[in-house]
Amino acid sequence: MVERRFPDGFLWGTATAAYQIEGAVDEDGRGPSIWDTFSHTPGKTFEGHTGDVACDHYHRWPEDVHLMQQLGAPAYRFSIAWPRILPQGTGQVNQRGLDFYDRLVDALLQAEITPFVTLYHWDLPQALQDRGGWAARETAEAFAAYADVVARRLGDRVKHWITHNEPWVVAFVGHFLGVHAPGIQDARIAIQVSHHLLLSHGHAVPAIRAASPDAQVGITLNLSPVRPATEAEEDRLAAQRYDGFLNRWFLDPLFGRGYPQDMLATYGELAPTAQTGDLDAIAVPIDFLGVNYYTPAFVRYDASVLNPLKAILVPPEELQAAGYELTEMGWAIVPDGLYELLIRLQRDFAPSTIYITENGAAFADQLEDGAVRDPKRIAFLHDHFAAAHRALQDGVPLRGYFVWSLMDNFEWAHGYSKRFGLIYIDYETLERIPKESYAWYSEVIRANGLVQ
Ligand SMILES: OC[C@@H]1[C@@H](O)[C@H](O)[C@@H](O)c2[nH]c(CCc3ccccc3)c[n+]21
Repeated sequence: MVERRFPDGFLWGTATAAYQIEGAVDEDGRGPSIWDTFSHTPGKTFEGHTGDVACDHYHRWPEDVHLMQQLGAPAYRFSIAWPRILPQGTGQVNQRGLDFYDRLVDALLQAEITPFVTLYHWDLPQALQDRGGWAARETAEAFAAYADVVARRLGDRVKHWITHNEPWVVAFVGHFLGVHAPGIQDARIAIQVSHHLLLSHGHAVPAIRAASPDAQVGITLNLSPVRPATEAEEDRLAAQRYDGFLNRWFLDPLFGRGYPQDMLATYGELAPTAQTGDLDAIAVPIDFLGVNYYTPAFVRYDASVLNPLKAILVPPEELQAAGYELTEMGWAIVPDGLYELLIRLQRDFAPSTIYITENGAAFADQLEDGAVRDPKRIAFLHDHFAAAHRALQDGVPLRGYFVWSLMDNFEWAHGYSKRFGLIYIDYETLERIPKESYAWYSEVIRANGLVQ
C-alpha cells in the first residue's frame, strides 16, 4: 500500500553530465574543454584522473538508455558538451557532435523517456578560455549562439531546457577556490564571472524559445538552507551573509530583483561591472527553477578569512561530532534541509514550477559477489523523497525529481574515487552493475510513491 503517493505524472528521473560520463574526448571532432586541460594538469585531480574515457557513454549509450528503460524512470537529465558542437567555442559547427545528441534524443523518446537537456555543465571549450573564458563578456554572447545552434537541431523534440548547471560552483569553485577548472583564485574575477553566467542565461533563453516552440526553459542552481553554528549574533549575521553569497546572489536577479543590496555592500569594489539592460536580460521569465540539493550550509563567523564574507563552513568532523551522519563527500545527511529549502523558495520567490534536478549521495560502495548492496543510499533517497513529499503537501509546485546519478562517474577533482550512481561502474571493464538502490528506486517509480 502506497503511503506517500506523488502526483500523477510526477517526473521521476536520473541525471548525468557530459564530461563526467562520455569519454571519447578526441572523437568525431570534439574540441578540448577547460576540464580536459585542468584534469591533465598534475595535482588537480585525485591520482591524476581525467575524463578521457570516463564511463565511455559516448559508445555505450544504447546500453545506458536500455538501463534507464528498465529502471522505468520517465525522465533523464543530461548535458550537451559545447566542445562537441562548436570545437572552437564559436564559428564552425561540428555536425558529428550534433548527430550524437540527435541519436541519443531519438533513442530516449523511443524508450518513452523525456529528455531534460543541460546546455552548460562546466565543460567550456578551451578556445574560449584562451580568450578570457567566463571573465570575458563576449563568452556570454558565445553561449547564446551555442544555445541557438543546439535548440535549432533538437528543439522539435527536446522540450525541457536548462541553460546552466550551478553558476555558483562555476564562479566560486572554479574562479575563487580554484579547485575546479579553470583553477583561478580571484574574488573579483569570480564575482564578475557570476554576472556573465547570469547574463549568458538571459540571452540564451530567448534563443531557445525561438528555436523550440512551447519549450519549458529554466536554470539549475545549487541551493542550501543556511544554518548558523550557534544563536550568537555574529554567527546569525554570518549565516545571513552566506545565504546572500550562495542563494540570494543568483535567485534575486533571476526573479527580477537585481543583485541583493547587502551583498553589493559586502562586496564593495569587488561588485561586478554590469551594463544597462543586463539585469532586465537576466530577469527573463523562466518556466521552472532547477534545484540541486545535497546538504545544508552550517556557517560560523570568522574574522580571519580573506574573503569579505567573514563566514566559514563548519568542518565535517565537527558536524559528525555533533551527531550528523556524513556521506563520503563529508556532507551532512539532512533530509529536512530539503523541505526547509523548498518551503523557503516557495515563500520568497514562488517559482511557477520546481524540479529537483539533482539529489543523491556518495557512499563506499563495494562490489561483492557481483552485487552492490547500498542500504545507505536507499535510506538517503527514501528520507529525501519523504521530505519532498511533505513540501508537496504544503503546496510547493514540485513537478519532478532527478537522482544524481544514473551511474558512477568522474566526480570532478575527486576523479573516480566517489561513487554517486544507482549503477556501479567497474572502471577496469566499464561493466554496468545496477546497485540495490536501482531496484529500490524502480519500485518507487512503479508505485509513484513511498511504500513505508
Ligand atoms: O558532487 C556531486 C554532484 C556533481 O557530480 C555534479 O556534476 C554537480 O552538479 C554537483 N553539484 C553538487 C552540489 C554543489 C557542489 C558541487 C561541487 C563542490 C561543492 C558543492 C553536487 N554535485
